[in-house]
Amino acid sequence: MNRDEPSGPILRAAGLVKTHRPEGGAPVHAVRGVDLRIERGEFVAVTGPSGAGKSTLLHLLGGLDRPDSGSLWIDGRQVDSFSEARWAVLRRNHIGIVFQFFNLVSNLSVADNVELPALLAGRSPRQARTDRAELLEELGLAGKENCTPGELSGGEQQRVALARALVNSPSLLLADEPAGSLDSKGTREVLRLLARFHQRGQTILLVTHDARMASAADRVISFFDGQVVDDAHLGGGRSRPEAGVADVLKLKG
Ligand SMILES: Nc1ncnc2c1ncn2[C@@H]1O[C@H](COP(=O)(O)OP(=O)(O)OP(=O)(O)O)[C@@H](O)[C@H]1O
Repeated sequence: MNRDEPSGPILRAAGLVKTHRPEGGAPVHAVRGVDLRIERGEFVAVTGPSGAGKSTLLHLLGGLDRPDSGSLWIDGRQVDSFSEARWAVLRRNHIGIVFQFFNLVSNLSVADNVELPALLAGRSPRQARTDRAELLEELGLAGKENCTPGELSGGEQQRVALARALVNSPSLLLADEPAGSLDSKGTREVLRLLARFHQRGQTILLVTHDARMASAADRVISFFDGQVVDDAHLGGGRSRPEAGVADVLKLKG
């Protein structure tokens, strides 16, 4: 039987469960039976208080951690039984991830940080250079190619991380508190960029404890104590995605 889904949502999860078992400590039931369906082109925020299990969920969806039980389909493939190696290939080609603390390679230049995933995906050095140059230009980082991450501001580093996540044109972008360590200017930049890529059809799943940031998305999933407690489609396929961002930017000052 073919257990893959050839078409349909970009992501589907059924009954995902994850319990952390810290050595010497009590088990933590971080994700307690999550069903989720994300359609292509959606901009979804998962929000909830600290400790609700949002990051654990994102790690499960990106294959950075494994569920104890449950099923997961990404882009039509059933992936919950994937090996590390297959997950690595899936992430390289289909899933971009940005984190709160950027996770750039500190001793590589900006250009190399962005080109590396393209080269690993099998793109020619020339194509990788072209794609990197286009993205850095678009993200306002032209001229910073030879800097190392430590020479950039937090906002610039997060834009490099975004370029790295997007260089292989992933079907799905996962963002875990991408503005969590940025000031309000950096937050605005990240929100604008997410909105811009979303308008072009990029599917985005944003994890944030910040309800104002979450309202930039067109669907907000509230997470509490390891479970989905609300799933709100804002504006029913908002015709102007920028409207949500504009509201947030006003609030952010
Ligand atoms: N590797 C781990 N080992 C043990 N416990 C963990 C681990 N990772 C997370 N936890 C615990 O699981 C629960 C959920 O954590 P998680 O980071 O997923 O929540 P969160 O909603 O993302 O919180 P925050 O907004 O503070 O990042 C918390 O109680 C946390 O302490």
